[in-house]
Amino acid sequence: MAPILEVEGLQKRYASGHEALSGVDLTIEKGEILALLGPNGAGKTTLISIICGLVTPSGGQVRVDGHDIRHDYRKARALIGLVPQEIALEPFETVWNLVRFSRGLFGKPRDDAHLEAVLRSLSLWDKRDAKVHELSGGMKRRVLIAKALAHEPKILFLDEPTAGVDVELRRGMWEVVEGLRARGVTIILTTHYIEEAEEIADRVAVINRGQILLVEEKARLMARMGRKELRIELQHRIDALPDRFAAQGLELIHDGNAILYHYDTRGERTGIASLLAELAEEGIVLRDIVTRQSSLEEIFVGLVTEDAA
Ligand SMILES: Nc1ncnc2c1ncn2[C@@H]1O[C@H](COP(=O)(O)OP(=O)(O)OP(=O)(O)O)[C@@H](O)[C@H]1O
Repeated sequence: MAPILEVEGLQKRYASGHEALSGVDLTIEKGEILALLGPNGAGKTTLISIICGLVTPSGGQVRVDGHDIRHDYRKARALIGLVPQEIALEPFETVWNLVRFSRGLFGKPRDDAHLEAVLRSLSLWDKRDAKVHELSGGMKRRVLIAKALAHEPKILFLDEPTAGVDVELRRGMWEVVEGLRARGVTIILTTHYIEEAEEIADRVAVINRGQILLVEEKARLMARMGRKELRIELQHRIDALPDRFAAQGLELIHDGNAILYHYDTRGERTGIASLLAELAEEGIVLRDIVTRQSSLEEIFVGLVTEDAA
């Protein structure tokens, strides 16, 4: 499939001399959901702002569906919808007028049927004549998305879509994102909530100090980087672990009623079979065995900490 977005060697040095991006490469396929994860100041907003033509890059290239964002700005920009983090909407304007103006800004001919479909998909159709100040916070966020979709973009950037939103609204927002993907919109979202990436992204890009540390399919990333934890529950409690296990990093937990073993899913052997055999040799009888995969959050923290070292 042809990429919808190609970022090559992108650099940004602000007038202050601060290098916010130092050679970012990123390719995004049509119809995928990519989560851009990074700590504060990593360069996420700078990257999005350059792609959307709000900040001028110091070097490198960006193409949107083949259109260079500098030489072919209008065509490139028309393919992008941006949902900013801050809610900045005219309080006394109606929802309908806002989406209509937004479409007009991109020089698109009037298409009330499209706007109706957008508002319906965001459960805002009943609110089309309401003024912004009459809406709840969650509805205002959905109006921001409706505005960004008014001109039929192929890529939608969501900058922290659920920051400060309660859990229920966050779920609602994820459903909206799923619905958009089903209609073929490519979505790039920045988030501080790892569970958001874990829940809805197809791929995850981790950015730190202006560089992409990794871009990978979420499922593969979790399988490749994820350490697993094995909790071995014992039939009878023990006072201490036999010495032979000291080197294997086993931990006695739950007041001697369970043993914790960490293994790396990247390793060729997990060592579980031999561990269980050795425990049997020591006369330690097992009651149950429970495994747990490390979360994306643990993987992310591990990556960023490694990068800082
Ligand atoms: N206009 C500017 N002038 C100088 N430095 C800037 C400017 N905008 C951003 N920076 C710096 O560039 C770096 C990257 O900022 P950016 O806003 O892209 O990060 P971010 O990953 O979006 O962070 P956050 O999650 O906090 O929004 C930061 O160190 C920031 O202070």
